[in-house]
Amino acid sequence: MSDDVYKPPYALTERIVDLVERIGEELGRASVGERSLRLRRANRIRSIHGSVAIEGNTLSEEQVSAILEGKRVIAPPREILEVQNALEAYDQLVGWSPANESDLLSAHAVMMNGLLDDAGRYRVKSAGVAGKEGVIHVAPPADRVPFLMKQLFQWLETTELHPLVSGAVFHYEFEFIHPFADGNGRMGRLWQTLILCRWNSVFGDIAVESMIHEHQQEYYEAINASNAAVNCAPFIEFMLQVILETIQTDQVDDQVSDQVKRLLDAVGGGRLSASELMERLGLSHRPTFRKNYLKPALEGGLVAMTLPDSPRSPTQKYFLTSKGKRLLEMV
Ligand SMILES: Nc1ncnc2c1ncn2[C@@H]1O[C@H](COP(=O)(O)OP(=O)(O)OP(=O)(O)O)[C@@H](O)[C@H]1O
Repeated sequence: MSDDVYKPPYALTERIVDLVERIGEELGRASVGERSLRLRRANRIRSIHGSVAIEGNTLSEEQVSAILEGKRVIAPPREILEVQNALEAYDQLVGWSPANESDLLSAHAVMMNGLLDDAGRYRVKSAGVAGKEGVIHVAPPADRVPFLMKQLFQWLETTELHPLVSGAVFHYEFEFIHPFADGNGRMGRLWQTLILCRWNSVFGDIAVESMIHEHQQEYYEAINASNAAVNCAPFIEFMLQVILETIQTDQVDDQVSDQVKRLLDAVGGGRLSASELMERLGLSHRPTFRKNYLKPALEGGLVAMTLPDSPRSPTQKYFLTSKGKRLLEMV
C-alpha cells in the first residue's frame, strides 16, 4: 500500500491475532456446504431481527419471519417497513461490491426507502450519538463526509489486512464518520457482513448481527473505548469474539441431533428430573434416554444439572443453559 493512502488508527493486538486464528480453525471444522436450508433461512431472519432490534425495532423474530412469508403483521407501519427494507437489502447483498462507494449508497437507498428523505445520499447536517448522559460522539462535519468516505473506500480497496480485521475496522470507521442522517448502525453491520461474505460465503448464512444484539451494551462500549483510545483495537477484538461465538453456536445447531432438540423442547423453561423428562418425551428405556438425549445435551453445554457435584443424586434436575435457550429459539 502506498504511504499517501489514509490508514485508520488500529493496533494488531495478540488477542486479535489469536481470535483470527481461532475463527479460521472453527471455519475449517464447519460443514459449510451441508448447512440446511432451514438453518440458512432461520439465520437470515435472526440477522435482520438482530440488526433492526439494536436500533429499537420491537418486532419479534416470528413477526420478521411472517413478513418474509408475505403474511399480514399487526405492528407500527414504520417498523414493518424497516424490516421489509432490511430483508430486501440482505437479499441484494451479494450483488454489491464492498469497495464500491456507489454500491453502499444504493444499499442505503434500499435500507432506508420510505423511511428517510435522504435515502441513498450522505447527510448534509451535523450528526452525533447520544448516550444516557448527553452527546457521546460528535461526528465529523457534513461537508467532510464525502472526502472521509472516499478515503475509507480507498483504504478498504488497497488494504492487505485480513477481511476479519478489515471488516471490523471498516464498521468502526463508518460509525465514527456517521455518514448518513439515519441508518448508520444497520448499514455498518450490513457492510461488515458483505466484507466477510466476500472472504467466506458462510457469513451470508450465519447471524453475526443477532449475536451483536445479544451483546449490545458491549458493542457500544467497544465503540466508545475505541473512540477514547483513538485506536479501534477494542472494537476489532469485540467483533472477532462475537464472530467466533456466532460460528460456534451455529455449528452446535447444525450438529445437534433431533433427539437433543426434542430434549431441549421438553426441558423448556423448567427444572425437571430424568423421569419427568422421559415421560414428556414418551420414553421408557432409561439407557437410551441417557445415551442419545441427556449425555450429548450435557456435553454440549446445552443442559445443566441443579446438583452438578452429585450427578447421580435422586433429586437431580435439569435446566437449559443460555446456550441451550438460544438454540431452542433457533429451532
Ligand atoms: N459512541 C459512538 N460513536 C460512534 N458510533 C456509535 C457510538 N455508539 C454507537 N454507535 C453506532 O451508531 C449506531 C446508532 O447510530 P444512531 O443512533 O445515529 O442511529 P442511526 O444512524 O439512526 O442508524 P441505525 O438506527 O440504523 O443505527 C449504533 O448502532 C452503533 O453502530
